[in-house]
Amino acid sequence: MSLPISESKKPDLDKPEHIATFVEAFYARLLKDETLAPLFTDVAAINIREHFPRIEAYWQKLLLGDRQYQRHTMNIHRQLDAKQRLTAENFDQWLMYFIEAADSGFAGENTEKAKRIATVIAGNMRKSLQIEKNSD
Ligand code: HEM
Repeated sequence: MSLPISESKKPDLDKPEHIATFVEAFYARLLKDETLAPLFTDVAAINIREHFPRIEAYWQKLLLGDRQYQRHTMNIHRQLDAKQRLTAENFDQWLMYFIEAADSGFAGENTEKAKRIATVIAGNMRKSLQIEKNSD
């Protein structure tokens, strides 16, 4: 079955440039959220100019097979959770913005793969941090 025209015109997450545009759209949503934004800006106090290339490299690894990203993402979130306990709601919101940012600008095989991977990793991360449903 063919995709509707508007969907078929959207780019897929199949090139570093498209992944970069996606990361910007995703973080525009995250950083507008009253609950999630302070985790980035105050709790982790990240420098966004250093952070973006890392997030891009991460998704380039998962979607394009690029090997540049070699950091331990789980440990980084473990440290974050130790500073401020992450909640089930944080994960639900994070994933909702990811899926919204993906669907609003992108379509295709890699876009579907990105959403599947994000869902699985968010679930695993949550389990590993022992965050129960409705814990907040
Ligand atoms: C409740 C959900 C989440 C929140 C609030 C969150 C928040 C954050 C924050 C604040 C950082 C910066 C940490 C630091 O540099 O000290 C970060 C880094 C990162 N996050 Fe998340 N995150 C969440 C879930 C996820 C998930 C599910 C994934 C993967 C699918 C992910 C992928 C990453 C990556 C790749 C980095 C960069 C790590 C690096 O510096 O190499 N995050 N996250």
